[in-house]
Amino acid sequence: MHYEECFGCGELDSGLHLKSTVGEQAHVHSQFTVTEAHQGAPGLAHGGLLACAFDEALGATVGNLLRKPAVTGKLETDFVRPVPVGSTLFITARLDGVAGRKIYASAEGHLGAEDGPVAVRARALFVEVGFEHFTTHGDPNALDKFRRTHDRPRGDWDINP
Ligand SMILES: CCCCCCCC/C=C\CCCCCCCC(=O)SCCNC(=O)CCNC(=O)[C@H](O)C(C)(C)COP(=O)(O)OP(=O)(O)OC[C@H]1O[C@@H](n2cnc3c(N)ncnc32)[C@H](O)[C@@H]1OP(=O)(O)O
Repeated sequence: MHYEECFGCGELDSGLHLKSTVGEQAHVHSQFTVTEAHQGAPGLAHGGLLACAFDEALGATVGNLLRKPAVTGKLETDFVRPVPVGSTLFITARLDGVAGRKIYASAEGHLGAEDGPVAVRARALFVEVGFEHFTTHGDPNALDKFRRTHDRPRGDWDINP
């Protein structure tokens, strides 16, 4: 988890509660269980929420493997199979390349098991940013709270400059 109030990985009741772990060959594994709160059609996941889960899983891949702050510039998804309420998507993500500030990552979501059928594929471009991205555009009160609860710099992202 990178931020308690993150909709993707944080502790909010309404959030997706995605958990990510770094595995072998620098693959990052995340799981997303679809609940009734995530429906688009009766009994089926909303595509936008699936895209959100992939944004988070890919962001966690960039954050955990590169230890640099970056934001999503572009996110592309292929929905290849419906994802029913009650099912879990097993997402495997990887870094595909870095070119200057641009970071490319991709992932597949397998239905029901790590080796289940692929239901969603996603690719994203993240752009590395400085902490001023958050101080300039974010909410100062939320940033203060974040600073208080994360008082040590991690990697080269010094959150208390
Ligand atoms: C050490 C610490 C870390 C530890 C962490 C541990 C664990 C961490 C775990 C987890 C991490 C987080 C997980 C979060 C997951 C969710 C992430 C989100 O949802 S982020 C919110 C949504 N995204 C935005 O709000 C961005 C809004 N956009 C912007 O702010 C700007 O547009 C930005 C920063 C993306 C780019 O703006 P510019 O002015 O800085 O840079 P320019 O020059 O425009 O772009 C740089 C390069 O990128 C290309 N680029 C930018 N956007 C592009 C696009 N949409 N398509 C193609 N290329 C694009 C450009 O063409 C340029 O390429 P050329 O260098 O010229 O080759």
